[in-house]
Amino acid sequence: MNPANTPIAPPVALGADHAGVALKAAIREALEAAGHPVMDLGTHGTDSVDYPDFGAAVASAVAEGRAAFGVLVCGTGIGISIAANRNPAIRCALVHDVTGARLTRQHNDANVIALGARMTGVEVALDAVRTFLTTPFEGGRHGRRVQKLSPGWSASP
Ligand SMILES: O=C[C@H](O)[C@H](O)[C@H](O)COP(=O)(O)O
Repeated sequence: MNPANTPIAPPVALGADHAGVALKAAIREALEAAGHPVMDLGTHGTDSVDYPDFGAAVASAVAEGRAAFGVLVCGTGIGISIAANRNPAIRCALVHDVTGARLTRQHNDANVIALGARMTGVEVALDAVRTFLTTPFEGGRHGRRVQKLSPGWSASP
């Protein structure tokens, strides 16, 4: 039941390959326990899969406004962050700690983070996700720089 005047918070879109599926499950559990809506776009098992498929799925969900933010996990976080950043609407940051999660919201207005399940421990990853989801963009000089990351911007005069 949702009374007409109660906004539904857009969910966080989650995606991972086989290397990241266990950390994704831990992130999902933590977010759901905190009452945060989650959209889990897979993978859902440990069979070997291709990280670009899941990076692209989460990127599309965020770019199309079906999700407020995205969280991606693969072995290193590298491949799946590259995949997400192929979508022009996405600013996906590879994050290894809470400081990176905070600064990429404050300075880069990142809308997706990528974590490496083979690189970052579960507790650090969970803290990083919480920080990412609760830290606002600072704007100001950072707004000018983020604007230069948009698809229409060109460095040429
Ligand atoms: O950047 C890529 C990711 O770290 C992948 O999770 C990794 O390449 C998967 O490796 P494997 O197929 O050997 O599990």
